[in-house]
Amino acid sequence: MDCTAYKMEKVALYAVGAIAIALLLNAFSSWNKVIRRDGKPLRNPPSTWPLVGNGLIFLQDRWKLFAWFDKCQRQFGYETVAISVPTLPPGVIIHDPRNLEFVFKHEGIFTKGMFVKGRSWDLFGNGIINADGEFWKVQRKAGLSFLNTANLRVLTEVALPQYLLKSVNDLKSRVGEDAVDLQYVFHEITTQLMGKMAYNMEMHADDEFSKSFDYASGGTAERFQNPLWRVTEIFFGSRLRKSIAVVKKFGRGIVASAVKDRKDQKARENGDTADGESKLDQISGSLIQSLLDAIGDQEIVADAALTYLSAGRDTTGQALTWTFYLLMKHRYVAAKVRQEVQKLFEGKDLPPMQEDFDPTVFTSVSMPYTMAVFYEALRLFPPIPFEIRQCMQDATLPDGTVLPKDSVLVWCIWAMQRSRVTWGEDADDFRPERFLENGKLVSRSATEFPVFYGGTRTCLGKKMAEAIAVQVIPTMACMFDFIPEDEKDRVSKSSLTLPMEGGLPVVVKARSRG
Ligand code: HEM
Repeated sequence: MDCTAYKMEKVALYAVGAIAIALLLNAFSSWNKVIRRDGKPLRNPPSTWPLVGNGLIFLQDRWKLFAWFDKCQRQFGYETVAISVPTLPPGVIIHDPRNLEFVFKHEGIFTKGMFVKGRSWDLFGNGIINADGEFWKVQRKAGLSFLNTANLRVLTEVALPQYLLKSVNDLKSRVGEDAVDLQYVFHEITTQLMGKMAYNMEMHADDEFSKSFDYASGGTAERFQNPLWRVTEIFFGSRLRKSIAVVKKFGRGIVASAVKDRKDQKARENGDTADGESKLDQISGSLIQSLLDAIGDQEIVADAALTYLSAGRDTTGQALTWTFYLLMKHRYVAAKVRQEVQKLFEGKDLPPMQEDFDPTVFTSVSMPYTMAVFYEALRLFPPIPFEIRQCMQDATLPDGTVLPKDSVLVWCIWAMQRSRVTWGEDADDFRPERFLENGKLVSRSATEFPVFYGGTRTCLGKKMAEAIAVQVIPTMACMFDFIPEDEKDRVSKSSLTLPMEGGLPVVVKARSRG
């Protein structure tokens, strides 16, 4: 080894050592703060060890982590418990819907804070999921105008039937093939929809961007489990950095394409009229155009665009994937969805899925059972399985837990949705009827059923997701039988959302009617 290389290696070693010492010092300054209720320290969850606290639990893969959170809620019910991880601020796991309501009502106190933003900054920057204050307001306003009633109508009447028909035809052509990945099929529908409507771009689930985003989302999620991520990424973070670079470049591409659309539009206004434009063309790109209008800085517009894309397409595509996973395991539920369709057509043969097929007859009002199926799948497989907030000031939760400034609150939606206290003894079972009363859909409060979050930052796309689900589920259930390629239980891979590891490979069979 030459002298310079040796020196460089020594410098690198000292640097790593210095970082480790700094992290350790930080650990002992903030870690030993004790969170109390009624003057007594909170109880600790299972697998809390001296010195490392719950640090080792968080290093496990996420499926085991879900099981651990589930164990906590079974053992402690609605009780708030303490969590501690070396180098991180003190934290709690909340289970009680009253505490969650308090968090939803006090967005100013419980924010993403540096704990969340620091980890997701590279991927989302100033995007709405990461933003507070004025940046958040303008992005939320742009989203509200994109998701207005008129645009949702174009989505349900024009765009979705078009992409759904494409998927159905594609699946028909693949009947008899060894395996088709249903997760890919649903992801493709939501990617094309969001690409066209929000950005006026053709996007696909197997674009380089989509693959890089998938990887970057996994790498970002792992930062929440690994307190030493800043150190480990120095050595093992090169693929993550590359993926984020691809994602960012794509974000800038979305903005450049929107700027060009704007120029083309101006040229058209000065010359030809837009008579030939379809309803879909007229609203295509409306999200990115509203963002460009509201935010001057194109880097921030790109962050906003990427965040909306992830929020809109991944969550919905994954929710549909888990829904069909459950339908394959509970065939009598799929049969009931088909019965609901039959009832709608008053016993007549279902119309074939062709150019003139009209899936817009499927609405949340006409298809309560199908909607209940979707909600029940969301309950058991929430596309955003964890939420984390940080206290901006000292705060006391309704159950009396006193949280010092900077402490971290975690609620695991995955576990909360399996609470017997909230959902009864059959909480683990897939039973869509729990969302029905006298044949009508019943909603649950956001604090008991926080899959779409709650309060002022509640999900903007709930109606869009429901509109997609209520057309996709009955259409696919009537057109095809899906047979799982194997009987293995599916798990989710590391991500900010809930993608199914390895996709959902199925054999597709066309159903004889419809
Ligand atoms: C089943 C599908 C969906 C689920 C389960 C879901 C769930 C959620 C959750 C839990 C949040 C809060 C995230 C956080 O701040 O940590 C959220 C926020 C958000 N969602 Fe959804 N979402 C879905 C579909 C959609 C769709 C289709 C869109 C359309 C673009 C969308 C747009 C948004 C936006 C913009 C936010 C940020 C709201 C804000 O911070 O003010 N979501 N969603």
